[in-house]
Amino acid sequence: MEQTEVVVPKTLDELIAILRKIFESDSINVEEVQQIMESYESNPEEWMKFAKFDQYRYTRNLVDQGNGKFNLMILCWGEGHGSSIHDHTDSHCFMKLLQGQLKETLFEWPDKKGEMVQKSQRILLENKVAYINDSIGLHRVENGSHTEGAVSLHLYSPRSRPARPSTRGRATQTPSR
Ligand SMILES: N[C@@H](CS(=O)O)C(=O)O
Ligand SMILES: [Fe+2]
Repeated sequence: MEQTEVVVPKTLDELIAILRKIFESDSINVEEVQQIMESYESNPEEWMKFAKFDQYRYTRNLVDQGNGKFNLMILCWGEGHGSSIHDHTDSHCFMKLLQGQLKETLFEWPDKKGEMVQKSQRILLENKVAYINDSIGLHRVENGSHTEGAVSLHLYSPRSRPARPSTRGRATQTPSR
């Protein structure tokens, strides 16, 4: 019987190469991307150079532009940092924990009165991968820890928010939502 080949990226560079291959195709399989990102075992030595923390808010640091098909970014969440409730402007969004833990709260799209209804909440542990798109809803992400930073790897496709040329010498960062 034929076995389905399971590719396990051994390094971050290998992961990027595999992702570039997958995203050559116009339709992607969400579970496949999720599984491959999950099977990369986080190695800080490989991603440390992208991990820049800020005292006041989470940072977004560009890792790879996926041959024009996706943006891969490393987000660094200081103690207590979080995003506000946001959508993902028609993009796939995969989020893998590289270090620490993050809390993800999912919301329905606001009703006519503009009220936000919470759908669910979960804690993402190291190496786990969450997925969201606009049909699932909106979310906010928080590092609830008062003692540890958290680092996550995000893949957005299509690249709805490309890295902007730096105006203040922070070439690898793009504005956050
Ligand atoms: N989507 C957010 C991070 S998160 O809260 O998923 C961003 O790119 O800034
Ligand atoms: Fe998000």
